[in-house]
Amino acid sequence: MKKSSSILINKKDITAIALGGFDGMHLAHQKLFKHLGEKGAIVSIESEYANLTPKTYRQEYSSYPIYYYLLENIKNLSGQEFISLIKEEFPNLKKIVVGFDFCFGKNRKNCINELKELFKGEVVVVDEVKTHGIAIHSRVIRDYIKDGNIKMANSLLGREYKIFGTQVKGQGLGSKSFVPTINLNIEDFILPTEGVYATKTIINEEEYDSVTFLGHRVTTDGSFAVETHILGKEIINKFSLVQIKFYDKIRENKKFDSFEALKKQIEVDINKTKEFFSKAV
Ligand SMILES: Cc1cc2nc3c(=O)[nH]c(=O)nc-3n(C[C@H](O)[C@H](O)[C@H](O)COP(=O)(O)O)c2cc1C
Ligand SMILES: Nc1ncnc2c1ncn2[C@@H]1O[C@H](COP(=O)(O)OP(=O)(O)O)[C@@H](O)[C@H]1O
Repeated sequence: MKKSSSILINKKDITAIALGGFDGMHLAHQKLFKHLGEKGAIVSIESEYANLTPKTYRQEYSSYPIYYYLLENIKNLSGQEFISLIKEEFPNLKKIVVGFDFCFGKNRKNCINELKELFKGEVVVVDEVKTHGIAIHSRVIRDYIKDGNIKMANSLLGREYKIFGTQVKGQGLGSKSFVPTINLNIEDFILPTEGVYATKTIINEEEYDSVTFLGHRVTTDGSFAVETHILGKEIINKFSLVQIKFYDKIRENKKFDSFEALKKQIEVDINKTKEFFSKAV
C-alpha cells in the first residue's frame, strides 16, 4: 500500500481509527493497524516522552495517515468529551481499534468498557501481543535499548531501531590517528548504552554497513560522541541528515592506555562487524 499523508486526506473519508500513543510503532501497534481496513487512520496521542519514534519520523512505519493530538491538550477532557471530540473530528467513523490496555479521559479513568458504552460503532480490542513470551510495549523496548540489548529491542519492534542525526564536526583525530568517522548530533531519540555497535548508515538513501561508537571518548578528550565509520568506503562529503540502524552490540566503551591500543581495538571492531554482516544476511 502506498503511504498516505494525513495532510492530503479528508478526515470525513476516515471510517476506522487506531487509538493510542504509538511511540514504538512496534509489532503490537502494527497488529492494531491490520484491523483498519481501507479507509483507516492512526490517531496518535502525542506525549513529551516519545523518543523511540519521535513524531516527525512516525509516518515512515505505516501506510495509514497519522493524525496527532497533544496529550497536554486533551488530558483534562472527560471520557465523554474525548469521544465527542473524536466523533466531531471523524464524522463518518464506524470503527475504533485499541489494545487490551487502552484507557482514556481525565486520569485515564475510562477503559475498554467505557469506550464500548460511549462509542456507538464497532470497537475492536486486540489482546496483549507478545513475542518470545515478552509483552511488547514501548517502555520495554526503551529498557532494552538503554541496556544495549539491541537484538531484543529489534525483535519487539519488528524492525531495526533507527535514529536520525545531523553531521557535526569531530575532534579531527579520526582520519589521522584512527579511522574516518561521521560525527553526529542526535536529538529526540533514546540512545543505546555507551559502546560499539554493528550498524547500517543511510546517507542520501544509500545504505552502508558501518560500525558506530557511541559514548564518552574516555581515551581522548572525554567528550560525548556518536560517530560512525562506514566499512570499506571513504565518505568525504557533508550531509544534512544521516540515519543509523542498530543491529547488535559489539562491546562496551573502554579507556585505552594509548592511541595505538585504541586503534588496534578499532580494527578488531571493524572485523567483528564485517563478520556479523557476512553471517546476518
Ligand atoms: C569503532 C570505534 C570504536 C571506538 N571505541 C572507543 C573506545 O572504546 N573508547 C574511546 O575512548 N573512544 C573510542 N572511539 C572513539 C575514538 O576516540 C574517536 O574515533 C577519536 O577520538 C576520533 O574522533 P573524531 O572523529 O572526533 O576526530 C571509537 C571510535 C570508533 C570508530
Ligand atoms: N502489547 C500490546 N498488545 C496489544 N495492544 C497493545 C500493546 N501495546 C500497545 N497496545 C495498544 O496500542 C495502542 C497504543 O498504545 P501505547 O500506549 O502507545 O503503546 P505502548 O504500550 O507500547 O506504549 C493502544 O490502543 C494500546 O492498548
